[in-house]
Amino acid sequence: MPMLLDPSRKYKRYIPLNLPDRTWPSKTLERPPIWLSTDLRDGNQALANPMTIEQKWRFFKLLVKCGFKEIEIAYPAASDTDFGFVRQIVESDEVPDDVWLQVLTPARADLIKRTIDAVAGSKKAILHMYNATSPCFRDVVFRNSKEKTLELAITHTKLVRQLTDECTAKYGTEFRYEYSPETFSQTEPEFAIEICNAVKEAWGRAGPGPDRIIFNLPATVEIATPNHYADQIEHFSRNIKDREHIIISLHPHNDRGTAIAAAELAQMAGADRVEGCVFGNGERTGNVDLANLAFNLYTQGISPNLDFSDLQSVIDIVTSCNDLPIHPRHPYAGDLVFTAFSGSHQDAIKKGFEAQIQRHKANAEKGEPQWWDIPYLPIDPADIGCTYEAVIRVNSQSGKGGIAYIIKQHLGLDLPRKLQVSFYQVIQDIADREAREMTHSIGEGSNVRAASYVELTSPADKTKSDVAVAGSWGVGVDSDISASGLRAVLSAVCNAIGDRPLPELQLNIGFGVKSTEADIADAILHTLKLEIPRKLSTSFFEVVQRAARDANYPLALDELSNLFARTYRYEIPGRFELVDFNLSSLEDKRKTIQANITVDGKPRTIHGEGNGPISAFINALQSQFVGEVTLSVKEFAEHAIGEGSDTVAASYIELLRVSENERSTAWGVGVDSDTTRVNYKAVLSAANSLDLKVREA
Ligand SMILES: CC(=O)SCCNC(=O)CCNC(=O)[C@H](O)C(C)(C)COP(=O)(O)OP(=O)(O)OC[C@H]1O[C@@H](n2cnc3c(N)ncnc32)[C@H](O)[C@@H]1OP(=O)(O)O
Ligand SMILES: CC(C)C(=O)C(=O)O
Ligand SMILES: [Mg+2]
Repeated sequence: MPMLLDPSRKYKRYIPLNLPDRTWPSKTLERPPIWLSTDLRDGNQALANPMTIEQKWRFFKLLVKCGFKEIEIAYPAASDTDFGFVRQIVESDEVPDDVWLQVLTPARADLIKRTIDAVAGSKKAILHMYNATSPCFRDVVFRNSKEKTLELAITHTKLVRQLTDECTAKYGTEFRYEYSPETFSQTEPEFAIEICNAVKEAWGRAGPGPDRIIFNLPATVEIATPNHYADQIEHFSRNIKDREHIIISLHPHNDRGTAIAAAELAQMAGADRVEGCVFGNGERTGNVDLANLAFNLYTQGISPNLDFSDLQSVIDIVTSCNDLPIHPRHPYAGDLVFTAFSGSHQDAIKKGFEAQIQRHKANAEKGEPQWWDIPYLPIDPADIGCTYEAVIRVNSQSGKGGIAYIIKQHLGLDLPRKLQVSFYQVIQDIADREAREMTHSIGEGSNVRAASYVELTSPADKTKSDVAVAGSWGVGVDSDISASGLRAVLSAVCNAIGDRPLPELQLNIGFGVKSTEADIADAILHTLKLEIPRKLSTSFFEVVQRAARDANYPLALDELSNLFARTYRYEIPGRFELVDFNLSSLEDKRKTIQANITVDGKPRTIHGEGNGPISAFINALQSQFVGEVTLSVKEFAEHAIGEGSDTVAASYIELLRVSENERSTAWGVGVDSDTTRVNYKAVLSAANSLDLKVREA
């Protein structure tokens, strides 16, 4: 990468701590930390438009609901809004007895006083005071020596002690004290320890248990690798006096993008508590993301003591309060984090789910835990309120495994491998041609709607109809995928008509391949008030048919299922339909069959004989075609769908047709409760796709 300048002459390296006997690298996280949310303070101060009181309330209630027991609710001296919000909370009955309200103040007498006035009367409050301690801040911001910095902290800690004692005496508020040597990670380690020891002495009340003082050690700006922060925390933890009288709190910012790692390693190094924001809002690149940390613990089998199980509601509230979006690839919370587009990932996930079902069954029988172990999915989406819908989405990078997964999810069909390959080609063609993901979804949750885009490709016969529609594009949106397709077609027609205003579409019905010409003519009359001439309605009918059949708009999951059904004539009536049959065994175990079928709607009885039920049926069927046609089964697979009395069978047959100069194959799919009938349905479904000329009856 070309460098504009030599960074070694501009940026100083951090000075590593000499801690060769560090112990944290061989530790693991065993329990959740004490959590403090500073969304309403550090998060809020970083917003272009700080939250309104109403937004702060909404956020506060969310934090309580998620299980936070310590919440930094404001910097009360900052503004009347912040002060007023604290007063509202204190005077409300919305604070559970076990929740501590934390408030931040600088080491300035007037602001300390105002801060304590804000929380006076609350049940439980943590008074949090900070002053920066690093050389840069001492020299540049405060123009203070080390001694003056110590004195600032000591004097104001004593003031906090005096004023909080008075407040307790007057209003009964129970106080704890938190001190932050701001810019801790850039402060000389020995000086940070010295100032904290001095603050503890000035506070005078620290002891074990509930009297513990909180030393919050911020990486105010993240300037080093996360192992360095962990070293600093281990060094502090080892050398601070009366360690058992102290809660060591972390406050990592994310300037280098490693706040999560810093927080995790520093907990391994001995920290007890973490301050941060849900989804990592905060100054510059943010505070450490508490939801991310909580989920990381959860996926290690450690309950984080925070409940983000209804993650979508949490996202909705946090984004509406911060007025900041969540990146689609944000850990755990992003829209795309459970979605696999690529074929090899989809294949592995599909196999993972199949194997897991079997494994869990066996585990359940043995009374063993049902471990989650799915390739590419570190957490079960269901645990955070997501469905598996989004896990696999299809585009041109997708493979047969992912497509088969979707068919299984939607139709319950376990496609045999060769059929997966065959259907994959169909999907690839469309995805490549459309050059976009085949999805329909717009909106979220119950508001999801389908978007359809249609280009009318069939020119109406200008000499015979009033309106030319070819080449016109239309867009349709509806909660029903079929209706959205028709809306798009109607909108395209309106665009083609041009000189008439585009009327509001109020179509409430789904149209697709099964719609009749009369239905569509009625719909046009109903929505557009156009009584289209008969010839146009015939032409338009074909356009609607083609639009539905070609899926000339993004395909959704259910569209994909529809496409499957269309391609393999699954449950779609074809030329050949089975009515009933009579199968019997001959002496040599061969089978003989008499079957009643319909050919193009007309009844016909066929007879045949073969080694088994399928070959007997095929033998009967092939006699119905003109010329020397031989049909045989090239591929065959079957399985059950459902359990107990609801079980039905699915059959997949690839039929090979050989005639004088021609060989062709087609897949057919059948589903039926009868295990013989299902195969005949599959044979006829395949025969429907072969171009066969039928003998006169
Ligand atoms: C890393 C962090 O997130 S720290 C928290 C930061 N959050 C905020 O600042 C949000 C709220 N802040 C505010 O609304 C305002 O800054 C106020 C109301 C607190 C103070 O406003 P002002 O009195 O106008 O002062 P200003 O913001 O310019 O503060 C700078 C002064 O405070 C001093 N100061 C800064 N931090 C501290 C501190 N922790 N303790 C004592 N003095 C401090 C500075 O040295 C400077 O003093 P000077 O005026 O003698 O040079
Ligand atoms: C006030 C302190 C704790 C702070 O926000 C920081 O140092 O980042
Ligand atoms: Mg901060």
